[in-house]
Amino acid sequence: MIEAVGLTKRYGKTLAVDDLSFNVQSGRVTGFLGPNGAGKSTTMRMVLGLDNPTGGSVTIDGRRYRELHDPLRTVGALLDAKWVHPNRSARAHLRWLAKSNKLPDSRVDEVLELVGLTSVANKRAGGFSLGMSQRLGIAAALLGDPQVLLFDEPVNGLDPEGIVWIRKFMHRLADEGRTVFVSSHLLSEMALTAQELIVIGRGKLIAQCSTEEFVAQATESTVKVRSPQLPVLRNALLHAGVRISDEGEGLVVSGMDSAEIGELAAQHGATLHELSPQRGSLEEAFMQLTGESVEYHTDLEQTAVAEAAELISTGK
Ligand SMILES: Nc1ncnc2c1ncn2[C@@H]1O[C@H](COP(=O)(O)OP(=O)(O)OP(=O)(O)O)[C@@H](O)[C@H]1O
Repeated sequence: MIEAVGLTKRYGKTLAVDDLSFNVQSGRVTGFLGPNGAGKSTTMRMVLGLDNPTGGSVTIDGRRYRELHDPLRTVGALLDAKWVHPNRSARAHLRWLAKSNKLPDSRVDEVLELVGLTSVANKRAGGFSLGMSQRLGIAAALLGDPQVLLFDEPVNGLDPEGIVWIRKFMHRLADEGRTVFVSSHLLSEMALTAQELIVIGRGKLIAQCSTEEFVAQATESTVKVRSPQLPVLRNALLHAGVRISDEGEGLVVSGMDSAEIGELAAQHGATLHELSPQRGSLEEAFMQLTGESVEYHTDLEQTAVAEAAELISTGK
């Protein structure tokens, strides 16, 4: 388990991480979500002892990183996939890492197999595609067979096949009972990958809950209704004090669930042609909660969010 208590990091005038408290449980993929510049990488660096907190603390299984006897056997991390000597082969890179951390050489071939790089193990890592480099980075993180794994933006720049591979691999690691903490600003990806979310904006905690709860809490659920006796139904709903808006040939109702609307329609003799609950998307929830904490808004970001929402709603 990873636990942060009042974690704070200041760089000069910038408060990159601001009194952040959260915990990351084992056996689940926990997404660390926030807009660019929210403080995700800084937080991960502090978990790994690469940066010192200005205040508060973060521990892995109750110990600060520097107090761990055998760090690589406790926690593995992928922060920068291109952190490899370009002229070294994948196998040589992992051997060097294993040797310098007193890990058995036999583990190198095991992790190469796990990430599917056995056939290119003797090729120069400098010639690897981004997807292959990510796999090599994950192999390095797994060398010590740690229970806790951190991945900083692992799918950035990957093609769809690479993205799906990483997503499945994370699920597998969590199913093995490991703690998997993965940062991303890609909302649609987190909706598909993470079971739990820790959402931050401008260094502050915005939410920690399951992905489902996050969407349910942050977005208002509505019900779409269509009826040949729409005026009757509209009056009955208005009388009941709920909010309604017109949409196409029907109404969108907030503040009443579908069962109650069905009962009300029956009481007033209105036939229903549609009664469908509308679920909010992670994008809507994210924009609603982090809207004010995004450092810079651009039209391009808005377009990206709309595209991501489309991806989720079509389930692609
Ligand atoms: N070494 C540093 N010196 C000064 N400021 C820094 C440093 N590292 C990060 N920052 C600032 O701290 C804030 C948080 O940055 P961080 O990289 O942790 O965010 P992030 O959520 O990982 O963003 P991204 O998704 O863009 O990587 C930003 O305003 C950033 O400019």
